[in-house]
Amino acid sequence: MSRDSNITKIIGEENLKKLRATKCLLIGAGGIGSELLKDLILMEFGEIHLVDLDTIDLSNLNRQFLFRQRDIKQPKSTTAVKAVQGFNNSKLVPYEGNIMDTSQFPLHWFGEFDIIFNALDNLAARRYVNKMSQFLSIPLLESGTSGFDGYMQPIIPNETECFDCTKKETPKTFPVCTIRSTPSQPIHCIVWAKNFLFAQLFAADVAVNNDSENKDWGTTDEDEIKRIKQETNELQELQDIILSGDTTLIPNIIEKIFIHDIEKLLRIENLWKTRTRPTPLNSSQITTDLIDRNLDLSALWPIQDQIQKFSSITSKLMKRMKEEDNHIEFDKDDEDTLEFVSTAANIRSQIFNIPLKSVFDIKQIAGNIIPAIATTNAIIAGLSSLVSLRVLSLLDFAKITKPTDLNMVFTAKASNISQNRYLSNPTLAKPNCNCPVCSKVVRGVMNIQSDMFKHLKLKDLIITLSEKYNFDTEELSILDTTGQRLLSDFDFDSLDEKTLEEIKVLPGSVILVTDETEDNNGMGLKPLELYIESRKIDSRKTSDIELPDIKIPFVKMTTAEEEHNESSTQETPVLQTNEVITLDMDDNDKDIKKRKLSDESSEATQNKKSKQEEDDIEIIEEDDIIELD
Ligand SMILES: Nc1ncnc2c1ncn2[C@@H]1O[C@H](COP(=O)(O)OP(=O)(O)OP(=O)(O)O)[C@@H](O)[C@H]1O
Ligand SMILES: [Zn+2]
Repeated sequence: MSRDSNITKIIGEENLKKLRATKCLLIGAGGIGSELLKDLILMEFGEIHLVDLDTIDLSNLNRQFLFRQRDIKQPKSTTAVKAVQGFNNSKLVPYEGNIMDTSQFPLHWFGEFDIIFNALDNLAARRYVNKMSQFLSIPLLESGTSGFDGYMQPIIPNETECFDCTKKETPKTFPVCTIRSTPSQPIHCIVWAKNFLFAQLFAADVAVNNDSENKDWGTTDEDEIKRIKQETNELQELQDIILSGDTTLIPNIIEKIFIHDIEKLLRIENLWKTRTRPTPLNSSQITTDLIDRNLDLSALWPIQDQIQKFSSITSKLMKRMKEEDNHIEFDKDDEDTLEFVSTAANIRSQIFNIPLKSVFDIKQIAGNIIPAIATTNAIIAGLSSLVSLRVLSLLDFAKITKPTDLNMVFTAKASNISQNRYLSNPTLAKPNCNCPVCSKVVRGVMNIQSDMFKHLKLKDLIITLSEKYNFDTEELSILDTTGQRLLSDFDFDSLDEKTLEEIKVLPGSVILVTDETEDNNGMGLKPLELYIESRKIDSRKTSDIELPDIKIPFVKMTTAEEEHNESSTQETPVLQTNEVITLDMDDNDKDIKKRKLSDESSEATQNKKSKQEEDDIEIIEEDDIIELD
């Protein structure tokens, strides 16, 4: 029987016609994405546009069945599309790029699609696409897996809860002092080697930030805090050695990190009252042998091999620094960076009497890998594609009367609903009225003539906005939510005379406009979130700035404190994403409101902030996020 007749039997001829006229966007060509691509093709979606930013890695081949050994290092999106040509009737359009790149994928580009499928592996991109789907009211099928766990959530903007309606759990973190001074588990040494040592030595743009007096060090011991700060400064000197490319200085690095620093720690008696004292390396253990030998990555190497490998791999990375613009990122699939982190962690473990680990084990921990299971990906992708037929109202026997009739799906462990079934499928909830993404704001698109970004001042924008929506300019605040910067408010108007280009309000930026005026009943205008698009020069248009015709509703205004209370009493999310590590959205939002953009120093302020976060929270940075597949 032909494929056609099967599908026609299920959805009927009329609906198949509609499906063939449907244009969908699939983001991610990894584990779930490969499966989804196959499913959507077999279902005969008219157009499938596939976006992925990455190239194929050896470790993808076990489950991303469209890829072969010969495809390693090739872009995922184009390779996936080539692989399915044999059984494809859909129009397939691959894109190599980051879905969050607003120049390659501006909002109006998203607007071409009838439905979006997320097959991503990180929260930042998931949140971004969720926001785009909200801006344009395009249904989104969100999905993720982690080992045997998985979920699939249809999101119908304005009707059902969005990805950000439920808080995701906050990550496990380690106090700075545990990582820097008193490790007691292999993970502490791995975090030290990866997030502290490797980042300081090879990520050259990581500026040293020592001035955060309010930092939570995890200790009040003045001597220890002083030591940690000094150690950071000295590491800057080690970075200089790395940048010099002089491999004869590698023994100095080893001596400093594994002997002198440990001796300094030993002098802080308080630390060792209840702990076993560390034993620094002996200087006779330091080697000048820089030959890179192949060792069994699954074996536990003796300490002398660890030191020799650390030396040879440091020498290799020093050479690479020159070729790679003085910046190397840790990547679990980059054997040099992995071996550096593994050997550094193991030498530190030895010093602190902690069991050593093989490179393979450390790869699992440092890459925060939860083994991906091909079958879970296939189940979740299958459900996502099948549910899309209901979302698009193409299943006559399973019609929905309202979007909340649709179901999401969890595997048993990901859900707290049912422990004794593999799958549970609750119907969708309404949007959470406290959700900062879908409920707290009114949304629209602002078009600005492309040549005007360098002429229009923030002041002009404020006037145009106020005229259009009757805002009180005295009470208006404008935030750039993309860069998380306050651009203007009643006691901060120093940027008002700057041009949009100067303050980096550009196509793809999203701004939040809030009129804080409240009437006697505590009512005021809902904040307005505007996506900025650039419009072609059009002499017929009278205005350089085109604002959407939206009626902004009058709502009860909440204070920041009330907002916090509301969000903290928010129901526990249905999805127990134990593996998902995310920053607390609401706290971030509060922070944004407090932070201002000083004229020239916007980027510096930004960098400092992110660095500070990096220091405070040892394992929170994008790379370290353990996410659903
Ligand atoms: N911002 C983004 N833009 C485009 N594609 C993205 C973006 N973020 C992630 N992706 C892609 O989403 C896919 C997710 O697939 P998957 O979870 O299987 O990850 P993977 O990197 O292939 O595997 P693993 O992380 O397990 O090694 C990846 O191919 C990744 O490149
Ligand atoms: Zn929401």
